[in-house]
Amino acid sequence: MQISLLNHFSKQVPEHLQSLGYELLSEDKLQQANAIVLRSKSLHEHHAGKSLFAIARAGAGVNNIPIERFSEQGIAVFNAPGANANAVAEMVLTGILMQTRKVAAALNFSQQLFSDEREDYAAAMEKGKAQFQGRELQGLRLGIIGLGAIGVLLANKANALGMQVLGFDPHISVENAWRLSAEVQQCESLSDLLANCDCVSVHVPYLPATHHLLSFEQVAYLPKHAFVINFSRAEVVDQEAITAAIESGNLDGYITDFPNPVLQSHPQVLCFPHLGASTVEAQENASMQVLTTLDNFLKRGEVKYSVNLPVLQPGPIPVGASRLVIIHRNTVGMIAQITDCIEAAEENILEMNNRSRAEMALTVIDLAAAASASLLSTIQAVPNVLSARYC
Ligand SMILES: NC(=O)c1ccc[n+]([C@@H]2O[C@H](COP(=O)([O-])OP(=O)(O)OC[C@H]3O[C@@H](n4cnc5c(N)ncnc54)[C@H](O)[C@@H]3O)[C@@H](O)[C@H]2O)c1
Ligand SMILES: O=C(O)[C@H](O)COP(=O)(O)O
Repeated sequence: MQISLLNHFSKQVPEHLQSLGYELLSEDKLQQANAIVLRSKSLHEHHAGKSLFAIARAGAGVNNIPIERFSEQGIAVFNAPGANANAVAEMVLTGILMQTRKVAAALNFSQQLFSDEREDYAAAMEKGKAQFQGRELQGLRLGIIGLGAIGVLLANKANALGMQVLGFDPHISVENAWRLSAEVQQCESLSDLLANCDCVSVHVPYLPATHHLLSFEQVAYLPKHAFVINFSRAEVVDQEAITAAIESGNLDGYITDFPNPVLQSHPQVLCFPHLGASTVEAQENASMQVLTTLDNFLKRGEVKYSVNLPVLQPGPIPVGASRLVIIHRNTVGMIAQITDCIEAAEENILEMNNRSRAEMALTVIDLAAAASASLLSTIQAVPNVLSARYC
């Protein structure tokens, strides 16, 4: 099997793939790949080759992947949920401290004092430091929108630092609700959270429903001294609403992991170059998690951590058997049509597993006989079969 690696990965990633028996393809041979492993590179302009079975995102956000279009081609899409959450939570706390203690401006001031080669720098420093008087985290009210992998970690860390934490997530999972500190105050609505915090951090995925979640209307609920932190995605926050509120004195600042020329040049905006997940630990977690997920899918048809297919964990392939992995639409009569093909080929089914998720379904069948190219092409031709392969 051939895999294309996009984006920067540590050298352990290609080594690990090769140790699992995969051949690595250079980016110019992307069309021949059976799987793509990537970080943030956009695949929106990419047209998948016929041999592409899977896309594995070594990270959380999958808005760089056209999931619907690839689903129509029967391509499995995976991510690494939670694998980089700690790195992001720590970076958000860094941003909050930078804002409350005016770190960036203070460092600039200090650098300026010495680059001017002033002899009275000590006196100038003591006089000038008054402008950088900050606020402490203790008692500061942090609102968190989205209590998923990152939001929960951030809430618990902020609570441990003495911050007052408020959370809003109408779809919080039971698992995350269990992990969340009991000290975190639950808000019934977004406006309730915004009106009652000194800073707000967004941790939702970018979806049509979260486009400009922080809009002009929502930003207006924030107190004038508040600041907004966005390590989610640029489009979750309406940049114009933010800059207008800052310029009219209705917001104190914006910290973002998604800079652009306007934000970068704004004196009350702190820009990070999409650094949230860029730690050694997060990259190792995310890449190793997603490589295991991908290997299990390619070699055994197992599906876990997919964003478009149902969870399905068939056992090992029986000795001497062959395994078919069929991705199809979740519609009436599919199993019958597939088993009719198998019956016509006079093959015996040892085991069959079928699961569905919304419009997609996955059927994994163990056959007593070895792989047959003619049976495979008959199944591929069944209407509503999106892809079929042997493991
Ligand atoms: N800056 C970075 O480097 C970096 C790194 C990792 C993730 N991210 C971004 O952060 C996002 C969240 O990551 P995660 O790992 O916490 O994901 P997650 O799926 O674990 O959590 C997302 C949470 O958002 C909640 N949510 C969805 N819509 C909501 C809404 N309208 N209001 C309130 N809550 C809502 C969900 O219920 C879920 O609990 C990712 O999708 C990605 O875009 C950025
Ligand atoms: O969604 C994510 O996981 C982050 O945005 C990290 O992206 P990166 O792997 O390109 O740093």
